[in-house]
Amino acid sequence: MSKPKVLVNRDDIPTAGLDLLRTKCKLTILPGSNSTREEILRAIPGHDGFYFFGHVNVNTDFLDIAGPSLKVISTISAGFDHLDVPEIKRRGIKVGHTPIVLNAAVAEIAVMLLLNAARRAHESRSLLERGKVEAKPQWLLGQDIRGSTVGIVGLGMIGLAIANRLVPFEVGRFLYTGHAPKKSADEIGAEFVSLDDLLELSDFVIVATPLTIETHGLFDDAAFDKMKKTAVFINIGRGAVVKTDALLRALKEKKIFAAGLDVVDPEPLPKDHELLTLPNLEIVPHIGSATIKTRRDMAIVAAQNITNALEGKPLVYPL
Ligand SMILES: O=CC(=O)O
Repeated sequence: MSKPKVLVNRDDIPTAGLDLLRTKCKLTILPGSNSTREEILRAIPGHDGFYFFGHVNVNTDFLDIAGPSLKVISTISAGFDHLDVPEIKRRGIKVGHTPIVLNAAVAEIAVMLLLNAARRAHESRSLLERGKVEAKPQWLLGQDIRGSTVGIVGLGMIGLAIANRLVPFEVGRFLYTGHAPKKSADEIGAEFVSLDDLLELSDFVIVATPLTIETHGLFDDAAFDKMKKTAVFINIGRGAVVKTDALLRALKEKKIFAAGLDVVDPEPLPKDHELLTLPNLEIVPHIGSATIKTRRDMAIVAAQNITNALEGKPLVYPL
């Protein structure tokens, strides 16, 4: 029997994932890392699986063009806001993603951003490079984590991983908000509160929620207005949870102390965007899961999603 055919959208995916897929499938790998949607759509008909990295929007149009051979897709990401999951499933196509294996790496980036934003790392470095160091007792003062209130918007596994990593910094109190209280919050003694209370009370506000209809644009001017002037805002969830213009105003007008972003809307942020001129913004270009081990693990898990489905077994992480 011939091997099932799987389309891969780029040739720079960690080889461990591609090698695993090759043991059971015949791969069509699109060359380079910049295949356009049109190129993907031209290639997909006749394939049983689609294995991909990046925000390929798998929606009705995509599925119509892919045709009836498509049985499984797996994104090499935890987030799945680029997938029309109900429509994919309605067509009997299996769909997987790669959560859990990236929790630690994303939590580490969150802690890095939080420390850097609280202690003005970007601003300090920039002053140093410009020869503007001043040995004054009240220069470049930052915010303490010790004794602070940390509010987490979306206490899922990543939110919890971040909180656990902050415990040794002697956080005073953890708050969280979301749909409903969670048993796992007991692990860190976190208190369930409304979003408004969290915004008003927190010294650090950490967004670790996925992008959904409910969270889209959640952080607007009104949200930043409720936060403390000394608050540090961190987003490692999805950029569109925050209205970028509102965040820009909050940072420029010092409504909050600083922000740390792994994600932003749009991505990539244009290099001449005003956000990049602000001293009180720490920003990295969506590299939360970008460690050698994590990206390898993600590639492997996504490959297992595909091979399992094609063998009629449950996916490792189905949606
Ligand atoms: O943002 C990263 C992911 O969703 O994997």
